[in-house]
Amino acid sequence: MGMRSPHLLHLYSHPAPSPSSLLEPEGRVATRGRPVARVWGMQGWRLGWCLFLEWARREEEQAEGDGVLAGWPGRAREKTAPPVVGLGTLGPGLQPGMADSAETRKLVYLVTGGCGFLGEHVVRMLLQREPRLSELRVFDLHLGAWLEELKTGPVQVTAIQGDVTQAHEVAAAVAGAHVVIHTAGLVDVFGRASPETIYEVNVQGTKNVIEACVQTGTRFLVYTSSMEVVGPNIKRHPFYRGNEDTPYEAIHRHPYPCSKAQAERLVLEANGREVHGGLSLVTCALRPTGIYGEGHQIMRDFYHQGLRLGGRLFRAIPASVEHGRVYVGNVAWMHVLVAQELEQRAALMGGQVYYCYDESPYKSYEDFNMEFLGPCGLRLVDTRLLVPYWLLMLLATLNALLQWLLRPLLLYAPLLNPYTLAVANTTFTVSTNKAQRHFGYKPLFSWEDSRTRTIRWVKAMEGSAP
Ligand SMILES: NC(=O)C1=CN([C@@H]2O[C@H](COP(=O)(O)OP(=O)(O)OC[C@H]3O[C@@H](n4cnc5c(N)ncnc54)[C@H](O)[C@@H]3O)[C@@H](O)[C@H]2O)C=CC1
Ligand SMILES: C[C@H](CCCC(C)(C)O)[C@H]1CC[C@H]2[C@@H]3[C@H](O)CC4=CC(=O)CC[C@]4(C)[C@H]3CC[C@]12C
Repeated sequence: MGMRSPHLLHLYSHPAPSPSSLLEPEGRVATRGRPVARVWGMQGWRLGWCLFLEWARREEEQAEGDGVLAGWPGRAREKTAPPVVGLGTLGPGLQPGMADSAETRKLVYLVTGGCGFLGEHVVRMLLQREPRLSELRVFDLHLGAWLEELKTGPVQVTAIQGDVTQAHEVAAAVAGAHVVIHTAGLVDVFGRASPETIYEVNVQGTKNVIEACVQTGTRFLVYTSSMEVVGPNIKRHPFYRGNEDTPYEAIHRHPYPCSKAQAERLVLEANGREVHGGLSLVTCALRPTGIYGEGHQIMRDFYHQGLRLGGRLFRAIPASVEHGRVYVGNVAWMHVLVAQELEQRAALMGGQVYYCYDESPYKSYEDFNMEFLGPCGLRLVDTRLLVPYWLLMLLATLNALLQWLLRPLLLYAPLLNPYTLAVANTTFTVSTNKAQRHFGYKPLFSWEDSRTRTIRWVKAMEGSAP
């Protein structure tokens, strides 16, 4: 899921790249078992860039047409997107219409997992929507080459190659940051990694982030949790249009949901802890449902599988099973908004969980994917009568057995296993307005926008059907 697509790059608008001579190494972070991590950044050029950006923004306002969805939501698109609510959305000291200036830029953000599917969107969203940002630290085990293009703007973008399981690396990255958005995680429900590794990254990694905040005096921590911490549970109870207060028996066996649940608990329990300097830590956790959008690896896998099968995909899940989905841009936007609002609304938001939601329709996992893959030339062939659930479960169990038998020789990790089949086959959808009530969240991207953007990304993929 961590693979990046080159096609994601040109979906976003960015300032023109600067000569590479501008990119000067600024520091180093030690990493275990790997070459010394490079920390790159860029100082200076800020004022000039602020003026240029303001000029460019006005040009864009005048020039932007309606039909082109070239970058993040531009001003013209915002006419269709709901206005952003919330008192602190632009942050204290920065009023709408006020020119971007170096004085207003004073916050340091750290995004762990900033080169992942969601992380990249959070990073780009912060650069677009957090005018108080002075430095953005992007921390990841694998740094994306796309980061280079971000280093030419007014915000200092510092890429840190590091491992969340290494407490000293995390502490070095957190030191001096005002806000940490912790998205890094091992998203594995296919048996690629061992349960130990999943716990190490998701639980120990999160512990390290919390301890680093406490030791270095960072006060605001936003954690990317998951709907999986709630369900579907092992009994496959449906969760139909539930909210944060809906009772549900959250019992899991699989290491991924178990690790996310433990990590979420740690984050919430850490709310109110005293950090270095005497102030208290304010934490909160966001629970996205299944995320989709530009860069989604599983969507890419399904698309290529469909192309290999002559433009067909075969239905394995009844259309009546609803699966919650949310557009990655809206998930990123919610993270940014929470980070911006945590200080002002610490008493209300601290220690809280919020489902990530938007206007994406409730559908089965496969029918939802067809919203994007259909316009790209694939069709879903109904096979429910041919392949009953018991047969799928048998195949899934066989896959699990094969995975275990072959493990000493090779990694066999197909999409179908008993866990993924159960998740895909159990209704789990959320319907809530808690995020709107607590911090004024409204989806930045309408369903139409989310769909158009995702389709355009699929179409731009290599090997696309004509
Ligand atoms: N993809 C989805 O549908 C959902 C994802 N989530 C959560 O969102 C977060 C991001 O997930 P995705 O972007 O989908 O996954 P991803 O795999 O694309 O991104 C995770 C990033 O974390 C980095 N990472 C992994 N281990 C690391 C380590 N030891 N140290 C530093 N960085 C490390 C990876 O290199 C990767 O860039 C995760 O915490 C996941 O649990 C939650 C709900 C749904
Ligand atoms: C891979 C599954 C679909 C294939 C089913 C098959 C083989 C029968 O066709 C995916 C169905 C549901 C997905 C999960 C869900 O969206 C919730 C998730 C939340 C997360 O935090 C991480 C990812 C995931 C577990 C996601 C993973 C893929 C599915 C199981």
